[in-house]
Amino acid sequence: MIEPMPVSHPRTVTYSPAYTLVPTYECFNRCTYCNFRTDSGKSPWLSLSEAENKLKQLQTQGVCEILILSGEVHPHSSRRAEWFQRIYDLGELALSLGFLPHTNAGPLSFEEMKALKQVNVSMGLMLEQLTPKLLQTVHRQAPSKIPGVRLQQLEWAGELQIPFTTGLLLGIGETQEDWWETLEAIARIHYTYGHIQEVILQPHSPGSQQSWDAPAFDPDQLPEVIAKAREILPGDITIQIPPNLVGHPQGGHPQACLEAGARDLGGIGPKDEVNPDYPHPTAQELREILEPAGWELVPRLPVYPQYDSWLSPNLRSLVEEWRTTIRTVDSPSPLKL
Ligand SMILES: O=c1nc2n(C[C@H](O)[C@H](O)[C@H](O)CO)c3cc(O)ccc3cc-2c(=O)[nH]1
Ligand SMILES: C[C@H]1O[C@@H](n2cnc3c(N)ncnc32)[C@H](O)[C@@H]1O
Ligand code: MET
Ligand code: SF4
Repeated sequence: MIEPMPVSHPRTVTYSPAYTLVPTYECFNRCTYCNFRTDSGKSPWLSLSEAENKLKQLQTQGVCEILILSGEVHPHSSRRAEWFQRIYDLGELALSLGFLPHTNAGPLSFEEMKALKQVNVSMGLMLEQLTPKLLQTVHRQAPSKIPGVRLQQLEWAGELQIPFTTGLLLGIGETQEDWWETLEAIARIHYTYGHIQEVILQPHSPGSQQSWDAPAFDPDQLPEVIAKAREILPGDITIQIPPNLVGHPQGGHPQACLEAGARDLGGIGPKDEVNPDYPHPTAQELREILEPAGWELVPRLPVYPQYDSWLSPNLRSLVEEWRTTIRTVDSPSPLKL
């Protein structure tokens, strides 16, 4: 039997050194798998001064991406404008302190999206799954998860030339056929607009807050989903998997996902706000697992280089500055995330 050898020219896998700001945990949806949301009025909104204090601490810690991840205020609520303004202001603040914002705040109006493009280098929204039958189950009380609403977001992001992250949530009651249909829809939209930079394959991972009592998506199934996704998706879309949710590193799960075609590990920071019961490994811990298997872990920005020309001049110059320094953020000393 031949032992696997560390190869002299390792293949590369990327991650984004990130920190997550949560404008509010309050959400008018009730996805039954959610471990993030609180009821309206139960989560004080993040103030700009609190955010500024936190961001200033992060300036010396190798963080590049600020992920602005939010619970949602209903589009027809009288508080919607104030909610949106806070999200905009947080992006503007993060930029002014030298970070690169990426916002995922659920479905937005065309005008809201257009405004956020000015203060984000990329944006995101998971399709989850397109099958309407989930509206009778996990999404019964989640109007934001109506498949047509989310597809529309992808189209608008394309029209607005916003570099975009989307993905599938796996194991919420869908069939295998449903996976391929959702992936085909992403591929179709990308063939029209060319704006999808990455697709996250996110395994449902039960946490202590969710109301739905269901098992985790079986990590042994993930490599076959990745391999098929690699066939369906255009080659310029990167497949992202969350290293804290794919099963035990000792079981070889992350490596199996990479062998199947995943090439990115997403935002890595001190806390996964969506799955707080599953801490992120540090970049250094990941390196120790991946290097012996022949994979080099390399930091990246939240916008892929092919989209730099879509950014407004002020964002573009900040991004270009980061491109010259990002390779040095986590070496020679480990990231202090
Ligand atoms: O740490 C996380 N980052 C999440 N991210 C951030 C992601 O890992 C990357 O940092 C960004 O996509 C930038 O490339 C998301 C971004 C999206 O646009 C949509 C969904 C997610 C989901 C997560 C998540 O569950 N946990
Ligand atoms: C921000 C994204 O996080 C994902 N998300 C929400 N809850 C869970 C969970 N229990 N396990 C895994 N992913 C989850 C959804 O796909 C959402 O769009
Ligand atoms: C924890 S989910 C955060 C983003 C948004 N509420 C969505 O579900 O799309
Ligand atoms: S997953 Fe997002 S939309 Fe659904 S309840 Fe949680 S915060 Fe709200």
